[in-house]
Amino acid sequence: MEGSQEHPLFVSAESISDCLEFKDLIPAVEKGLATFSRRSGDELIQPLRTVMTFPESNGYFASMPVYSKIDDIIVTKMVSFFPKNTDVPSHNAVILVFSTKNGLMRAIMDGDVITLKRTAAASAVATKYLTNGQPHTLAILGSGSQARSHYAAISHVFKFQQVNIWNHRSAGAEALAKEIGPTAQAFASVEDAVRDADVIVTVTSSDKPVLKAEWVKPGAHINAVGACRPNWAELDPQLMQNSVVYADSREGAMSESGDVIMSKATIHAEIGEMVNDPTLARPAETTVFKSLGVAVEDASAAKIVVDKLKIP
Ligand SMILES: NC(=O)C1=CN([C@@H]2O[C@H](COP(=O)(O)OP(=O)(O)OC[C@H]3O[C@@H](n4cnc5c(N)ncnc54)[C@H](O)[C@@H]3O)[C@@H](O)[C@H]2O)C=CC1
Ligand SMILES: O=C(O)C1=NCCCC1
Repeated sequence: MEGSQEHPLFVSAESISDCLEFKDLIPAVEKGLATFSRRSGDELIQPLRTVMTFPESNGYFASMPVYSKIDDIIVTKMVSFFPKNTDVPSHNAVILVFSTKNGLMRAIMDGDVITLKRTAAASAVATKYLTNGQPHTLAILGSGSQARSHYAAISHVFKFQQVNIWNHRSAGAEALAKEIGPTAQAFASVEDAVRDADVIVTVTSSDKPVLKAEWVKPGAHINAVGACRPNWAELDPQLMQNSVVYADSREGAMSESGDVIMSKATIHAEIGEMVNDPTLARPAETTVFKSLGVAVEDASAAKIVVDKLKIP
């Protein structure tokens, strides 16, 4: 169906996959995070997302609105996360795009591909600023959808000689290692997977720490992507205390990140603050990007799709 004033255009996952490339998305997310961190009300409006949780299923549902003046776009993402799902994906999302001129809905977009790619793009931005020199080894903890998108995005920025994969169910790690190819190897223990890693990505659905401070090489950079609840953690508190910690949103981290809240770690800077002032980067130290996800990342991705598909 063609988009028009009366009917929003539906944009499928396949269409989004075709037009959303990391060469465009990584700089767009970098710019969006920098805009957000300037907290200039007439550039961007992004309230803290509304989250509902469902203890019995350990489910989560969030509504994430944002207005971007520079992109001339109003976006709301709605996303569910049910980690116990087995026969269906754990995450399901939709992205609604509205006109800034008259409020009409311009598009209804699949939100799953956008979530996968923009989350990985944000980690790629952090890794670009916080990795010391040319990294040799990448370790990925978790072998789900975000593990795959993170490998693709970070490999767009750096070419790794070695990719180490761990998963709490080893078959997942073996499958992802096989997909990646000869540079990749599955490991039975987290300790062995991360021992030599210059960059570590944690993309599990664990609510308890999987990565311990004593296993991490000094100076490594960690993209901590999971644990989106105030009582969940992927990293042990000592690792958070030992590291220079970055967040996508200070408010988001203080509201939702058990890794930050339970460790009482200090947030050194937002990624966007670091983009605006690169002297905030500490690549020689052990660094953690605590990623929770912010709507401006979704808007940056949606803008690329709107422009490429010429959505009215
Ligand atoms: N920061 C952000 O912007 C976003 C964060 N996420 C988070 O990233 C994480 C991964 O997401 P997806 O890859 O889409 O999920 P997924 O369901 O595709 O993969 C989850 C992975 O975690 C593993 N896992 C599950 N339970 C575990 C446990 N108890 N201990 C260790 N590993 C376990 C699974 O085997 C699988 O490899 C989730 O926590 C999700 O909420 C997801 C989207 C955006
Ligand atoms: O930003 C997002 O999208 C999500 N963040 C936390 C986990 C669910 C999806």
